[in-house]
Amino acid sequence: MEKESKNIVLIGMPGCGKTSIGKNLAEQLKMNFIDVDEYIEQKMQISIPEIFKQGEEHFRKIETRCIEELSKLSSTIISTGGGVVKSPLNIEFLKENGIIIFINRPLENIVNDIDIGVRPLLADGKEKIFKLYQDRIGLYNKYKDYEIINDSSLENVMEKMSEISQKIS
Ligand SMILES: Nc1ncnc2c1ncn2[C@@H]1O[C@H](COP(=O)(O)OP(=O)(O)OP(=O)(O)O)[C@@H](O)[C@H]1O
Ligand SMILES: O=C(O)C1=C[C@@H](O)[C@@H](O)[C@H](O)C1
Ligand SMILES: [Mg+2]
Repeated sequence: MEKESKNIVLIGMPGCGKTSIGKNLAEQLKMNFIDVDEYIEQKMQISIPEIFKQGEEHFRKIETRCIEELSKLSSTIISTGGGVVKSPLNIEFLKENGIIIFINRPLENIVNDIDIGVRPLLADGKEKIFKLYQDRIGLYNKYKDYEIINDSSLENVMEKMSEISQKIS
């Protein structure tokens, strides 16, 4: 049986590359991959925009409950929602058995790619991402164990990522 390892938790702004990088890394390291937003939607049997209709606070409570459950896993790449850093309790759970990697991608690149249709917090326009970044950058920096700059090809970024994963394992 494979030895169990710590989780690798990816944090960062919406559209920063958590899923693309995380799935790639999971394949490389033969780890499992889970996306917190997808887990929430499956568990609640309702979409995230629908959950947000009852308010952000309602969503955050569900998010924290799901994070608590997922933090009990091991050998898993956990791709989080962009707002996971808003609750210190989320981070406490995630750090119990996880190393946190902050994926930092230039906002201009994010804005070019992002689909705001499925993002309640950006419903007023993509520009809101600049304000979100200002609000959150301090938290991403505070909670990260490592940081990766996603500003080149995915292939290139995966090389930087494997330098980090070698340090972790
Ligand atoms: N280095 C890169 N080069 C080219 N495209 C990229 C790169 N990084 C991310 N992308 C693209 O940006 C978009 C967002 O990436 P991805 O879905 O991986 O981000 P995310 O952080 O998981 O977003 P979400 O907030 O939706 O979970 C995707 O279309 C992805 O292909
Ligand atoms: O940045 C955020 O606060 C969010 C990001 C998404 O992944 C979802 O978790 C949700 O839409 C909230
Ligand atoms: Mg994703």
